[in-house]
Amino acid sequence: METDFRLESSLWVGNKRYRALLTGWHFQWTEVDKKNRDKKTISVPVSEVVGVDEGQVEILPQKSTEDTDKDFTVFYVKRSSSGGLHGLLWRLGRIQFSCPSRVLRDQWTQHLRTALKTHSPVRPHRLLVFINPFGGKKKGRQIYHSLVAPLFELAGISSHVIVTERANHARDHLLKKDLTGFDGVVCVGGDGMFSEILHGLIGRTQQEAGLCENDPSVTLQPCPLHIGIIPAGSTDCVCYATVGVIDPVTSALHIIIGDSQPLDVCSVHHTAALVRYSVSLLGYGFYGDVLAESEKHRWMGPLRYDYAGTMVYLSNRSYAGIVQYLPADPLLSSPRDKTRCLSGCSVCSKSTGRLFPHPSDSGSLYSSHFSQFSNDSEEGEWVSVEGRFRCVSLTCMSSSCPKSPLGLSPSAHLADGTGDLILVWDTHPLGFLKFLYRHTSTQDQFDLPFVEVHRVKAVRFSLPAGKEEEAFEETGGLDEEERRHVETISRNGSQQQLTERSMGQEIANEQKSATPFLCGLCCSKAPAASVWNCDGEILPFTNIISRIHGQLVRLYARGIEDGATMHSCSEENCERA
Ligand SMILES: CCCCCCCCCCCCC/C=C/[C@@H](O)[C@H](COP(=O)(O)O)NC(=O)CCCCCCCCCCCCCCC
Ligand SMILES: Nc1ncnc2c1ncn2[C@@H]1O[C@H](COP(=O)(O)OP(=O)(O)O)[C@@H](O)[C@H]1O
Ligand SMILES: [Ca+2]
Repeated sequence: METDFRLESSLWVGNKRYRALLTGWHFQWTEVDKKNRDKKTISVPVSEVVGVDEGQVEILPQKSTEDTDKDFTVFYVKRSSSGGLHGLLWRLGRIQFSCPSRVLRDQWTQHLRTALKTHSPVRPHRLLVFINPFGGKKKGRQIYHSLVAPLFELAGISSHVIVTERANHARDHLLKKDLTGFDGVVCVGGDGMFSEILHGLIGRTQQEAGLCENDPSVTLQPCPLHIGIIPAGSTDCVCYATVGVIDPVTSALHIIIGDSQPLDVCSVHHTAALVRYSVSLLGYGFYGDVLAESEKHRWMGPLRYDYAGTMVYLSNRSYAGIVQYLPADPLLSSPRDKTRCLSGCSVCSKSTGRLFPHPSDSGSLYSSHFSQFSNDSEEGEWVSVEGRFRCVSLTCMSSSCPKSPLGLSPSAHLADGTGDLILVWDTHPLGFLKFLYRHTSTQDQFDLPFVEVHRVKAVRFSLPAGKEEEAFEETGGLDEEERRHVETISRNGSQQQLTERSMGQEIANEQKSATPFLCGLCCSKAPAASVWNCDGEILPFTNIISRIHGQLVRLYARGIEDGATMHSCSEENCERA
């Protein structure tokens, strides 16, 4: 779409003259020297202009009382390298121009504001913000009030802030309360907080659409509200994998400019009832045991995972299981193709058409006829493997985090409608350590003889025949009430989820006793089953079925901007750190 906007004039910044130009999709300013020669140009896409204000605007009060009625200030996104393997840090850039006249000043501010409205139709006006005061290092409130709220205010976003008082407070609010008027929901916390928002919004959307979440073959309705994440947790994997850095200011700026990143979500079911949703890690064996062990040491904060990881590694466990999976189309992409899903990823954009095939004639972008899960011949053949595994992991995205900058599956895609299934067969302790260690570098963790990775649409896991009873006995099993609950749900297809139990501390306590720490070293009998880690929550079931729902939610993000190849980073508005 071409636009009619074009405004060009001389402007001053201090005593330097600039030629400023607003054309099409960009606002740029070039310093002009005394001989009228161009010096450096800074060019900002209109979509990355945060705001425009008359006069001199300071975030902090300033002493200057100069006459500024011919001035205007532009706030914009400025990039700097994060210095690591990953994305770019965003900062608020600010430039104050002086015009020769007030008329020209008004022309500039009006044109810039109109351009903003035209080019950024999805910017949020009103946000619902949930702060977990106990996430990560317990700095959620401080991070929001000191770094994020001032930026929202500057951008004219009004926010309704709720500091959570208990686990599931945010989820229950989203399931039950009036959400009219909100453009998006922001969580200040970690992956557990994000998961609450995810469950609340997906559940609410299906309720309103009259869809049953329990049936894995049902095509779910994508959520209309965007989700923003201000990282303040322990792993912050969803933030890291969708933005590329863990930085509250960068995330706030992505929210403000209304960036939109679709995200695949995996639903986990047990005997025809929904158990939970997952986006980052659905892991059995090592990652399940690490989570169960780490829950006992919450007081350690984010360090609990390193401690638990070491303990579980030393316990040297493997578990028997049957894994069945439905492979994705191998012609579209592969988990070993060495590509990375970056901002503007073509694999993901091509998937949109496949996932939502008839946007125009159905009247909604979201009513899809995608039915990969049904039992027709299109779905392909299930593959089944059985044996002993160190771990079985399913991830809908790379799941990169500061511990593992390229993630569990470095070539996974955020929004292609598939997940990567990683099978680590039983192996000697040093082999497994090598596998784990490769997550910390660019070495290929799949290039090991005991590791397999498959791009999949769905996965089933079950304990081998005869093992199941034994395992449930050891893990506390299902009590009578729980069994009845599951049966009721499968009979009447009720909307009720099996999440209450899985989210409760209760279950974690129960599983603790079952989780086999140091057994390999000191005990004679090792338990037959591990537990599932579902984005940091322990699931109360071992036999599960899970399915990937392509692009079920949207985040205020744009995927990882690769510092090395980003065009805009070679320009002057990039400050290399
Ligand atoms: C030897 C070094 C090994 C490093 C291995 C790093 C693998 C990291 C993969 C991380 C995937 C993360 C997926 C995200 C999961 C989160 O949803 C979820 C919840 O996060 P929240 O508490 O912020 O809400 N987080 C988790 O479940 C944490 C999983 C963390 C696993 C860390 C394992 C550390 C292992 C250290 C092993 C050390 C062995 C040393 C032997 C001498
Ligand atoms: N006010 C609260 N009190 C106790 N738990 C809470 C509260 N608010 C949220 N939670 C729960 O805390 C858990 C961990 O939160 P999260 O923000 O992910 O931090 P971390 O990354 O450190 O685990 C989440 O599962 C969430 O449900
Ligand atoms: Ca995916």
